[in-house]
Amino acid sequence: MSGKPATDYASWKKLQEIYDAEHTKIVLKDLFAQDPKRFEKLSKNYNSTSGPDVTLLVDLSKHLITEPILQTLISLAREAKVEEYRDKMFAGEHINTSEDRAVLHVALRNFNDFQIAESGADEVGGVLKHMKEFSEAVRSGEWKGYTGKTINTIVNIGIGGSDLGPVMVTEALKPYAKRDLKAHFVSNIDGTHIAETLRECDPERTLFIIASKTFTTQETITNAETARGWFLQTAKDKAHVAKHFVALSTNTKAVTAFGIDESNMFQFWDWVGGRYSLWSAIGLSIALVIGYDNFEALLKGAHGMDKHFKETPLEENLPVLMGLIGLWYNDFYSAQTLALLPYDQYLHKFADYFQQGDMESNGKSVTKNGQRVNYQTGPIIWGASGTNGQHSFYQLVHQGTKLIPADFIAPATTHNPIENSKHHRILLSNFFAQPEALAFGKTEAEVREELGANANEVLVKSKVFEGNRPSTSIMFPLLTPATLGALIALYEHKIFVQGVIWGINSFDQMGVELGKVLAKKILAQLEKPEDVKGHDSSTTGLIHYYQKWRKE
Ligand SMILES: O=P(O)(O)OC[C@H]1O[C@@](O)(CO)[C@@H](O)[C@@H]1O
Repeated sequence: MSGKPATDYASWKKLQEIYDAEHTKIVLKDLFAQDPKRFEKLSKNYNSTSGPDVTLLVDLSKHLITEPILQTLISLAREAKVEEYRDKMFAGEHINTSEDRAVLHVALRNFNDFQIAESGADEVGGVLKHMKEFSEAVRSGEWKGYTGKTINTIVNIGIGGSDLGPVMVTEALKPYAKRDLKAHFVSNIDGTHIAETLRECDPERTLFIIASKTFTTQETITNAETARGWFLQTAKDKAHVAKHFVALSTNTKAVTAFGIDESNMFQFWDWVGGRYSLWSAIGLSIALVIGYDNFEALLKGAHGMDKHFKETPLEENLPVLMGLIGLWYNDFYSAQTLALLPYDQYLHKFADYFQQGDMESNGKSVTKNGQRVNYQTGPIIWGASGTNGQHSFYQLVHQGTKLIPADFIAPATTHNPIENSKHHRILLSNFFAQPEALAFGKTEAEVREELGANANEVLVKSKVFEGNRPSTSIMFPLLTPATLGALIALYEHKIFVQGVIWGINSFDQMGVELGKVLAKKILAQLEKPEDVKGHDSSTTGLIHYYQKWRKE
């Protein structure tokens, strides 16, 4: 992340020339007709070279790219020194320059493979051992509550990266879950979230996991205090807190001040970004739900992708290729968003997860040198599981006026082959058909032939599918912990590649601070109308409406 404006790169200028001269002539239907080997050339097979076997197929052939475009994109990555900055990351250099921190989520899943010299990196194994011992004690029933009963419910209290990763992974790996251990995730400060959750909990059998890197996040600390108060209403004695509350944090002082014993704290380090932290102690709820061995497989699957990213030439490097193609649409085709469309109900939180992962990393408008960018940076990430999205927003994706690059993701095999896999075959038929329809559409002539000679002209026009809408298709044999780990790491490194080229710091998050500060100021003014000072008429009016109509 040199901080150099991306538009200064010769390759960027070349891409702009190519786009200006050729983009109207890049037609997927023609590209496939001209080259019967297009799929063979542009679909990539990933096979892990370490840890559990993981294979992925990443089909990039339905993209609006030609060989010259791809080569120029790769030149851009080279010119932006993507490889050099990747190596700096893996080496533990402080590439998060605004916070003077390393960026080492790869160290959390390294298992002593790469040499990583950063304080704390050598403590990862110890924390994993503590997580293993603790999760096995809870799952086996060895860990008892204050009345001697086993734990049958865990409540993870955290928000953002202290919530979204555990939620997404425990949903995605539900087939591996211990079904008699209920997991709840409370994130929102809205009292409804914790109130509705506590209705499901037995204080004698519930373990609260307070997940917070800083241990200062208002929502999390407030929810944790409410949970503790609720627990003590029954347990009475504060000494019992130790058996029902653990903390995941970098802030030992704040954890012990809250009243959680240091021996019940699972530590991580400042070089773990919140949105990159599911591999750390923040993953304790994952280990509790799916078991430590499956959690370790998740880590090792990610490590396999780390090796691929670290060692593979740009031309075959999957995070690099996906990052470059995404940038081609974002910065030259003016696509504003990226749709993540997993055709697997277990991955229904995948887009939610990468809303933070991508948008909190690359939603920046100032380079590392403090220059305002004059080009687009991070895309808006959204999506839903298939086939649900087809009955919701696919109309716009197919026939709207916006270009929406989409990533389709699916397992060849389902964990639920019910009805002789009839459901899965129908699901996959849609997974295959949607990218085909997006890419190749339906011509006016085809519509006329369908509707007959006297077809209503308006109807004909309304039934045309312009096509030429690009997508990536990712497939794998089965959604296993290791496969999920590799898939998440693939997207993490894609985000890294784009941030380097845009010259931004993908690893701080200044943009989340102003709202928090203003909220704290308003919180102190909510009592009486005369307290409301220093705001515009809209904010003032809204607060007064609340003060007029609130019941509590
Ligand atoms: O884990 P914690 O420190 O409680 O932070 C929670 C989340 O809050 C942020 O918005 C930062 O304030 C995210 O970056 C982070 O994941």
